[in-house]
Amino acid sequence: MTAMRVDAKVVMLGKESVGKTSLVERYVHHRFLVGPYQNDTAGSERYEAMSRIYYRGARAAIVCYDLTDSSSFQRARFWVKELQNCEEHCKIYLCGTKSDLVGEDRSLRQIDYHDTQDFADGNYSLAVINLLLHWFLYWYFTEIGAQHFETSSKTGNNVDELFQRVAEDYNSTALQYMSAEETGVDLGQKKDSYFYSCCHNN
Ligand SMILES: Nc1nc2c(ncn2[C@@H]2O[C@H](COP(=O)(O)OP(=O)(O)OP(=O)(O)O)[C@@H](O)[C@H]2O)c(=O)[nH]1
Repeated sequence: MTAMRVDAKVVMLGKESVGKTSLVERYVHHRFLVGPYQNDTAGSERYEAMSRIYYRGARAAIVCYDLTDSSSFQRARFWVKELQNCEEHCKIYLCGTKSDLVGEDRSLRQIDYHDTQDFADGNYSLAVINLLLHWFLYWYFTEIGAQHFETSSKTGNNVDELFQRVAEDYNSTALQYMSAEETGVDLGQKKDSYFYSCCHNN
């Protein structure tokens, strides 16, 4: 019996500058470039109609938010709702980005669901806020049935794990990441020669 190949469209969604392109760049080319990538769709909600075309038929979506920017998590929630409403078969992966920044300076973290360190520090008001946030995020992730990763494209932390999980979930050795322009990278067998285009989708 020959091996079965399963192709699936996987999209990257999230507020501008959360680090979507950097994630793909890290996974595919093992590199991190400081500074924003030049994506022609960057930073505008004008592209929302196009976004729908972008994620239509997606089997998996990596919804990114920046761990140092709480507004990006609000945006991630918007995308989750969109997907739930429009793409019921799309599996959702929530990805907190830039974990290296919060690793270097814990005070930068704005999205935190398991850090109870403030109890130990004796900062009770912060601890209560953290616990409420913890409870909310726990409920939220459970509610949407999403898998959750915290990654750093700078250090590479958890990036392979995220994409490998997506690939494994489809039990595939040749799962393709595809952009709006229908170019793709092979998540199961990453190679430097693959081309991709990452649509930012604010
Ligand atoms: N420290 C740190 N910076 C990051 C990380 N990922 C991305 N960045 C920086 O965040 C900025 C935005 O990264 P991009 O990958 O261009 O973000 P994007 O989501 O593709 O942005 P848009 O195209 O505007 O939607 C750049 O300056 C990156 O260098 C990370 O893991 N750690």
